[in-house]
Amino acid sequence: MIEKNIEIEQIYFLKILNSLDDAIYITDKTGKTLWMNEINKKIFESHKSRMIGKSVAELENEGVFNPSIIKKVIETGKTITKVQTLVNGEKYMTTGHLILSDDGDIEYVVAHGRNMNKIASSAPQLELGEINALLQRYIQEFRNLNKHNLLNKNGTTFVGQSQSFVRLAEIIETVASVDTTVLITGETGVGKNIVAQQIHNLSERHDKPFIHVNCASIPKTLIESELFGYSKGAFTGANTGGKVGLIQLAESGTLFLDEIGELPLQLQSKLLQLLQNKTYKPIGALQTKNANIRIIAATNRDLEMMIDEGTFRRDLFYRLNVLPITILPLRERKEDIFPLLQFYLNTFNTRHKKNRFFTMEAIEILQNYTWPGNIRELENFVEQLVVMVKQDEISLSDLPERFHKAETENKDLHLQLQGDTLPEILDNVERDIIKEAYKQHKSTRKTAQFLGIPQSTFMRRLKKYGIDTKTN
Ligand SMILES: Nc1ncnc2c1ncn2[C@@H]1O[C@H](COP(=O)(O)OP(=O)(O)OP(=O)(O)O)[C@@H](O)[C@H]1O
Repeated sequence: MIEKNIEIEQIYFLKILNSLDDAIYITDKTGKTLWMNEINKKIFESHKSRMIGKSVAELENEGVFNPSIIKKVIETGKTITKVQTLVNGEKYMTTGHLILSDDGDIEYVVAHGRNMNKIASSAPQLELGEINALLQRYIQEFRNLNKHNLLNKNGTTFVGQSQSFVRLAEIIETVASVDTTVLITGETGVGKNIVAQQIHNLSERHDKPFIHVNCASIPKTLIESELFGYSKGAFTGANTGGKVGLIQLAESGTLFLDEIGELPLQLQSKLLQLLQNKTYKPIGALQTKNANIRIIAATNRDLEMMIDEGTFRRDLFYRLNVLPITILPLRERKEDIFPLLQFYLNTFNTRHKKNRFFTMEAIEILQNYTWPGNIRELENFVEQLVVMVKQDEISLSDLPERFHKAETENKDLHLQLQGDTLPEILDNVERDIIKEAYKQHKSTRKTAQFLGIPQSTFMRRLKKYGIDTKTN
């Protein structure tokens, strides 16, 4: 309950930050832009898509701020308040603060700006102390939000900001603290691997092995010996010294059984025994072995359907499904698309020594795309763009046909869905078609011809829908 409240408060606070008229801008200790609130996104409309990850010094050189208060705070190590002219020509009274960690190291730098026109006109001015208290509050919330952009041991970052992503991060923390079997489900590319790794990293077993077994990539004839190992001379052709199985390699750590739905039926009973008794028998061995491992399984298959079809054991499913985690596809958590695009753009810009950025129109289309291959598709696609596009700006024309097609389909659907009754919906569609066609052909005769209707009918329609040919 307490956790739930904290979660709700975080989301609620993010909304408050985003609804403020004051501009809040947060960088790391080197001045690299980490976050800005919605008002900043409006101020920096045509620049915002490439600001995250960029240093304030570079942005100052480009004239986005004049001067950068954060840069001055970093240089002097002091809180600074100054009037700043932003790229939209407006003046802001901006205060920059260093935010220190518990150890006294610089953790973040935050700038809080208030539009000078607003100070002069209405709002009572906040005292510096009040602004300070407010900023401390902002940064605490920012820490909470940022906690979910966790860095894995293997160097990959876990990015997202949607409500369901924040909930997933909380679930991972809770699940990591107990030593129970976990079943992760979700479409391909949603992040099942990275979640399994994260659970291990945050668990008490974090300094013990994490063994990833992809049940689909090991030939069915070999999977038993790979998993369970075999004893000396177990079968002809086998290594005479025997073979240590992956279960033994995972001892004291975590065994991650990816694509568990592909595990052959006869091995499913052996796995069930392992889960129930924490024991197993290598091939050809006379004695059972004990296993101290945590099992995390993952699948993109519908295991309950497989149970009905007789290809997956019901008892094994119940044993695995003690702590189920479902990861939503990207199209159902669209708020994660923007931070993921930014994250991978920065990653591949650095890797390939490029300086690419997206136009707002391109970002809009990418946010509305359905991403059937989820984050893996997004990651690969951004790398492809960074490498293949010739100029720094990645615009609509650089996106392949499938993105434009999806956008048109979205629009079409949108058109059809305006109105409550069928006649209303049809009228709306007709009105939009007539308006659009007239915009293109610019004469009533040509438009009527294009639509295949008499000019008199076209004129009646214009009248019916109140379309003014002078303004359209
Ligand atoms: N939240 C995230 N932030 C950043 N990158 C992510 C995130 N989730 C997944 N990825 C990246 O997306 C790619 C696919 O993730 P992952 O392999 O974990 O997906 P999966 O669901 O296990 O896929 P499959 O079912 O095909 O095995 C990886 O490169 C991973 O690093």
